[in-house]
Amino acid sequence: MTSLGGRRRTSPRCGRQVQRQIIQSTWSSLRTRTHRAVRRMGGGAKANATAHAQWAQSSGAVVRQAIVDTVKIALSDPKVKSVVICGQNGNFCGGADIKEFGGEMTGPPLIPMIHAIEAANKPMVAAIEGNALGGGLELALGCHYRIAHSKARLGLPEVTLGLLPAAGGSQRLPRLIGVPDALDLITTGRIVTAAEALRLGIVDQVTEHNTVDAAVKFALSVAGQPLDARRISTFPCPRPPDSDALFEEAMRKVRGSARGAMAPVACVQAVRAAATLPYERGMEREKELMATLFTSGQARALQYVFFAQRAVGRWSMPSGAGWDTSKPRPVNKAAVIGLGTMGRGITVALAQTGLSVVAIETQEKQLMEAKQAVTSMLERGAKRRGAAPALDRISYSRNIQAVADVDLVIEAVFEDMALKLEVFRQLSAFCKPGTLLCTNTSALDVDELARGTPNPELVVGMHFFAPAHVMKLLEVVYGKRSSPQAVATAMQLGKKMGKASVAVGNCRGFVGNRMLRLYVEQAFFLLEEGATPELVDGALEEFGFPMGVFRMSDLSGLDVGWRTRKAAGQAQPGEASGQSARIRNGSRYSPIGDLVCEQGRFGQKTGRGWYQYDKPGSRVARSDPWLHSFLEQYRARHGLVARSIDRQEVLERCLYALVNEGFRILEDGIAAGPEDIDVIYVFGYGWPGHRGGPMFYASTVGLPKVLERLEHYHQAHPDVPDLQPCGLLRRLVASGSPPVHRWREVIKKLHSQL
Ligand SMILES: C[C@H](O)[C@H](C)C(=O)SCCNC(=O)CCNC(=O)[C@H](O)C(C)(C)COP(=O)([O-])OP(=O)([O-])OC[C@H]1O[C@@H](n2cnc3c(N)ncnc32)[C@H](O)[C@@H]1OP(=O)([O-])[O-]
Repeated sequence: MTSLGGRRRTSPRCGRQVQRQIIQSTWSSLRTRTHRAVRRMGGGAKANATAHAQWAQSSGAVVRQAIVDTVKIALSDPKVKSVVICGQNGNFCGGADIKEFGGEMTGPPLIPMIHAIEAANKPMVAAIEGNALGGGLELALGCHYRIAHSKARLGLPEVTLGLLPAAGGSQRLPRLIGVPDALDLITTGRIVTAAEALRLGIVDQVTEHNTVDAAVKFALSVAGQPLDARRISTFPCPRPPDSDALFEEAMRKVRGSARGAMAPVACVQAVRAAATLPYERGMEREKELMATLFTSGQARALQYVFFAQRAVGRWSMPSGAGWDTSKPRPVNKAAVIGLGTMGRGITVALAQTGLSVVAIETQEKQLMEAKQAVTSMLERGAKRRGAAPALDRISYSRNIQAVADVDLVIEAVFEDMALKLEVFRQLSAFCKPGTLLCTNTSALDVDELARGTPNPELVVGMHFFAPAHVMKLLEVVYGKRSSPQAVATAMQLGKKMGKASVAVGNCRGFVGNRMLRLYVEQAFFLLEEGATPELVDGALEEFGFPMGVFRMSDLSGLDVGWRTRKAAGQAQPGEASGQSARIRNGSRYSPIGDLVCEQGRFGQKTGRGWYQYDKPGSRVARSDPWLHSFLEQYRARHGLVARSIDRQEVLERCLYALVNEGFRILEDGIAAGPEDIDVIYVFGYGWPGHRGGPMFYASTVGLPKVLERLEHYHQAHPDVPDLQPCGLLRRLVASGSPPVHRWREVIKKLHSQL
């Protein structure tokens, strides 16, 4: 944030001057320009040019220094009557430089800088365009007035980085908009539109026109007016009736959804300080709470996830092609084939980007039902966003020839290779040349599908997660013949849909499901050895997963996995006993899940699964004595003796087996770096963000520890080859366990040597 000095304007009518300070996006990437342009350009400009160059490559600290200096200049210059603080390149400020958090913080601290602005004896007006987030909004809250452009986005997303608004935001926002709304914005990190910010009272005016001009006009109109009533820190904080109950409820809610994350809890405590303490003491409390978070592993993990999300956008393929060398094809019209649950969600996600969509379903009844479902999903989404539903963007058809003029097709028919091959054959016949053929398969071979078409280079996987219009993750799966342009197009479309899109290579289960198989397999083995679903799920939910393996399986339906195991020839009918019943392809296999399914226990949908439910479809899981005695009988039949298993072993077996497969995926070049795997697990598989993702977690536990534990468990279970530590893990440990952000280059070097 930066500004610092700036351009003066003289109002033609009254000759009064306004100092405009230019800010640009975040403290870090700010270039500041100070223009002492008082209509006389000459020397000023040259001086500015030099000053600008010097600051351009400097970090946030220098920018903060420039703000402090320029505010001092503006306030000491009698000709300046008001000051406008504005951003540049259409952005106000994205807050503190997260990159600075890892190092020594230098330069003037934020809080006194904002205090000086708030204490100013001349109106300080924030002209907000684009993003005003975190420290950027806190700076604006230090100003006496805030003018926003209608497209501006405002918020305090610090909680998503494992932090809290620590430049007075947690103390000023409740004073300005009241406790309930401040609690909502600060504990969720929710970004609001300018319209909502005006309704909440965060901004004073919203303009459709040039925000700086509007702000300068406004700043002139309030020049000389008293400002005491505009210094937010002096406002009493409105105490809602029965605020203790309100804060108890808020704390209960965030503890319920935080899954062990510290920051949301600290955010409630900080806002409570605003409601119960004088401002200065509230600021001390804010500082104390921030100190506990700032150095916590959780903050580091969430900030890693922030940058990992950006890193996966810089995708690459083993061929060396990548985001910076492959130009995406324009996609103006898309089609979705197969309007089951996934197809409907994908249609909604596409329509919400503004694209025209053709939704195709050959069965009349399914087509009508899908149309209704899609319409209500769009209406609900539009209502939440306060926008008009994009109903007119979708056309429905039973005829696959309706794809003739689309740029891209996403196939979402039933998971059956023969059916998908037939659909791809027809698409190749009816689509115009160059149309991308994308499959939403979650398990089938993308290369085999591509081989069924005349243009395999146009085939990629776009693996969505249910519900497809909600879940943020998209695995873009490239096959051996997929062109970099096809991948670039799918990645760009994913970004347009607001997805965390990750480019991965084709293999069984791609990245997410391939790793998940090991995680679930260990959970089944733990049941054989004496654990219960309650113990396994309890440990994983305490770790931070929204649901453990068995509750998740009951939700998604045990029959889904059973069908896959049957298709893979693993699940064999009947209650065979003895060793052979528990060996497949020379490795240990647990038929427990198959046997439970043979009882018709498919989870929530049948009211019985690993847990029991009041009735089919209900969601509240209760322990099921039948299941426990079934496990005892199973162990007895197979000569297994239950032993006591603790939560630590559950975590190590399930998570390290998953991590180990992650290393194999990196070794195979299916994923380019640990960030790819971590973004997949955080945005698609419920891995707690405050644990950074499986690979980041392994680096925090320490690779030597992960290796040692895997060796321990492999020794204990030699019939589980998947527990054998991966070669890449051994290499990383042997090379001194470099930090996770350096693994990508180590892996690149490794592959270049191969
Ligand atoms: C005291 C105070 O209380 C506390 C403690 C704080 O203030 S904590 C900080 C609170 N602020 C935030 O949480 C906002 C974080 N940023 C965003 O949400 C988004 O960036 C954006 C602003 C909505 C723009 O989105 P975009 O899609 O247009 O571009 P991008 O790809 O995301 O970003 C473009 C490039 O800018 C980098 N970048 C963006 N914001 C950054 C930040 N705050 N710090 C460092 N780098 C940042 C990003 O890594 C990327 O780099 P690269 O990958 O190109 O090398």
